[in-house]
Amino acid sequence: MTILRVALDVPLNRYFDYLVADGETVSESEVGRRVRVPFGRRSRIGVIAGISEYSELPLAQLRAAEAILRDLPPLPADWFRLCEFCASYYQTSVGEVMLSTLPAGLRRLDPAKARAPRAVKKPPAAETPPPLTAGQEAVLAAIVDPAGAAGKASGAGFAAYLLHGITGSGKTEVYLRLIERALAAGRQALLLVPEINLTPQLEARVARRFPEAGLVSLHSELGEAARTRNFRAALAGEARIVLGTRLAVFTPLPDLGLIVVDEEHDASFKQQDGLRYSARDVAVFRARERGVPIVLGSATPSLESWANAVEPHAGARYTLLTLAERAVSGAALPPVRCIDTRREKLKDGLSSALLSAIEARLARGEQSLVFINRRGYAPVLCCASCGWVARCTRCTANLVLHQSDRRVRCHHCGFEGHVPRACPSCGNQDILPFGRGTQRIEEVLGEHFPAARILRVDRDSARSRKQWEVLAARIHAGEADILVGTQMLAKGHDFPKLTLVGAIGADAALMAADWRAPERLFAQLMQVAGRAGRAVLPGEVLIQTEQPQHPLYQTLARHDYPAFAAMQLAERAQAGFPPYAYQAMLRAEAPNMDEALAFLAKARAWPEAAAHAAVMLYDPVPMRLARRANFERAQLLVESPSRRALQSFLAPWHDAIRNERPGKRLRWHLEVDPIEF
Ligand SMILES: Nc1ncnc2c1ncn2[C@@H]1O[C@H](COP(=O)(O)OP(=O)(O)OP(=O)(O)O)[C@@H](O)[C@H]1O
Ligand SMILES: [Zn+2]
Repeated sequence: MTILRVALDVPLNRYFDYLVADGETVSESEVGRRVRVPFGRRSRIGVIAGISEYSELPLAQLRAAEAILRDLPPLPADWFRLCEFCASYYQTSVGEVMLSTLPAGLRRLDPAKARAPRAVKKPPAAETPPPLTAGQEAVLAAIVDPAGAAGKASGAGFAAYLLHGITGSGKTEVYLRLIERALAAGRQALLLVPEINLTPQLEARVARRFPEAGLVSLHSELGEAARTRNFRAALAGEARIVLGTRLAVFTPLPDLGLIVVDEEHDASFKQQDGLRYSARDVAVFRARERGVPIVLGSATPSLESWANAVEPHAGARYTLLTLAERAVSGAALPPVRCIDTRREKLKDGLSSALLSAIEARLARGEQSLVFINRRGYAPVLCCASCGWVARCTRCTANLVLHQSDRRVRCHHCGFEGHVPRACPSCGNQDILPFGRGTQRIEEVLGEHFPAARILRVDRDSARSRKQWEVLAARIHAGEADILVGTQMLAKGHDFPKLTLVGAIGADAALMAADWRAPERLFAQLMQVAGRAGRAVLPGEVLIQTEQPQHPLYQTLARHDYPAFAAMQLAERAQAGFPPYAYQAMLRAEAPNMDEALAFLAKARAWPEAAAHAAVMLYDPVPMRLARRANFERAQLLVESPSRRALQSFLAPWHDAIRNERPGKRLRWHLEVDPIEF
């Protein structure tokens, strides 16, 4: 009897047995195909994970599969291993990993009719690459050629590289040359980037360089049909280059020969809901498993990766490669200067030094960028007479004033409402905005420089990739004199006329309770500073701060990431934080806090925990944002100096929690390697 073992999108970590439909013959080669099966009272799409002669269940209990779908080549064996690894590492079911990482179009019972592929235009001639800089040459020489002998033997070509290249040092050119090698060796390349709507320039650049490689992109802004089509092209081996965001790490690639993770420190590689995985970490696993090289690139690597590259105890898992100079000859890193804001009364949040620096740029026809990592007009709306503050009724958070459309919004749950005309508590008409966001700075700059063209770039003004492309094109065309923006503006752009970057409100991150905040701040400031002076015009960076002596700003002013990283790692080692400890977080949400805490307390009291001496369970506590969208939230941190010890604790513990069957109104999840607290 032939039995199909089927992976289904259900939270049970096992495969499900089905009989083959009448009259069908099925061979091993069907493993990896999608299949429609009955499950409960409806049908579902699953993936055939194996074929067997036996089932542990009595045959009479098995139902027959409805149809095997043969519209795609079967998913390859290494894709199964990747999904199985993720299921076990991230404490979820293998079926959930497999099905949740397939494009929606391939999970549907009634797939939309595949349209005929668009007529392929004759590709233009490939653009010629620039001669390499000495730094680029050296880096490329140090990376094992996947086409070389070592790369060909399967499994033998794994090597992980951390490419630490300052902003504008030409990391992208290094990636392109590596891709070229992989293509020449007949292999596919996977290029992962943080957010695709910030990188249309990169996509265009890769396509221009390799017009014949059938480049496809995979990201969440693609429509269902396009995502399915691109996934299929990758699986069929027609697409030789895949460029995508975190979800693309699961793309099946039969000839995979190279993985590149650009801006590897970026938090958007971490999925924060559903399947909570780190695409960077999954990519490293995948490279090792497939025996191919992986390059993690950044101007400000994550401290985890940095430790892997520089700390002897980490066994120098990654090879460190450095690009220390800007690629464009004559372009240098801009001088960074702190402006001590304790010494002067700011004009609407802007120092006179910053204002006159902007004025000088306006006079010379150059661009300035004012970086403030807070969108909206003001983060606090407050009554001057009774002290009332506009708060979200569903979250423990203030409502943010958005002056451009006269609304208040909660940045956590999405609630929005009118700006009240008078204080709802005392009737006073005098309600005032406190603090500053991008909209307010835009307004203030407008008052100071009435003739300047000011462009605001944040998640409100660039909601979609299209909107962002329009804004970026305007900046390039020189249609803006002053840019005001959040971190959206920080990454990966070359704006040749941009010569001044001013950062305001950065100190907030120094005070934050989250111990990762300095790492993020340093990375953001380094990135945004890196936008200035990338071409021939020299740049300048001004940081407004009340703590000009702070080591973070001092190392930043010297462009000294290694010193900053060493300092942070020393602090982390002392506190026993990652990367010197491995963590998992159990979170619970319920209509009231007691329920959430009681659930976590019960999990903490798991009797077998005592057998795991190397694992430490902290007390359950309310989360910092203790209420979100009417749910009270609490968390329990689990920690161990050993990844393996943590893993062997988590699996049985997770099973025990699952068997608890908490009340219907309680939601919970377990996250491995959390990055937000
Ligand atoms: N070998 C080269 N010769 C001349 N120009 C180069 C060379 N390599 C790169 N460049 C140019 O240098 C600039 C910076 O390169 P690129 O964007 O790749 O840097 P990056 O390291 O990725 O920077 P960032 O991290 O800031 O995004 C680009 O304008 C690029 O065209
Ligand atoms: Zn809210």
